[in-house]
Amino acid sequence: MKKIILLGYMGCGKSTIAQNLSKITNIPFLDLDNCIEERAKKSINSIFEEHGEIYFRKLEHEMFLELLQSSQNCIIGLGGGTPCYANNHELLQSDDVVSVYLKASIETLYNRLVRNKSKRPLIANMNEDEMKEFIAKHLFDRSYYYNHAQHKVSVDNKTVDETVQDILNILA
Ligand SMILES: Nc1ncnc2c1ncn2[C@@H]1O[C@H](COP(=O)(O)OP(=O)(O)O)[C@@H](O)[C@H]1O
Ligand SMILES: O=C(O)C1=C[C@@H](OP(=O)(O)O)[C@@H](O)[C@H](O)C1
Ligand SMILES: [Mg+2]
Repeated sequence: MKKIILLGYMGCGKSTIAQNLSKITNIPFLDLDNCIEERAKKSINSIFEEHGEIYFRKLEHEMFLELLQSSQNCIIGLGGGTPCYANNHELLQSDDVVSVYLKASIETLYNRLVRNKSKRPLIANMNEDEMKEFIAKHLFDRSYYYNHAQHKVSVDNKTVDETVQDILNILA
């Protein structure tokens, strides 16, 4: 069976959807950020604060490769930036994975992230206006990488269950 990879911008629901998809399919779920935190024995915030983003991207790339190389069947929820560094986007197209881009509008992302930014160092210190502008520009820059996914699911105005069902349809 192929590994299932969920990708997309911060707040699109990778971690939430991967967890729910795992419950329904009984395929184990691994969140790349959680794996990095366990390995580093530090939170994502502390890694950024103490070592900087470049160091985080190195850990992220190494951990992504490690998860892909393991023989375990799994659903992997990436971090929002994972496909955008170290040529990780090329790995989204390999034959032994099914990669799914959870595509959300700027508005959906903003509405979710505005309530939920403290654990996301890239936006934690922004005010609401700064955040909206940042998301719009950043999403535009990152879309090139996200579009390397094999499949795309729109998540706007969908419940968790509806998005999970869309992914099950892709896997069927
Ligand atoms: N329909 C939905 N699908 C996914 N997440 C949703 C939905 N509605 C609200 N949320 C909330 O949006 C946030 C998504 O965060 P998360 O799953 O951590 O995303 P990511 O891992 O992509 O950054 C969570 O707080 C989740 O509860
Ligand atoms: O978009 C990004 O560059 C990041 C997204 C985060 O993951 P989520 O997308 O799960 O929030 C986490 O990996 C880190 O804060 C950097
Ligand atoms: Mg996440």
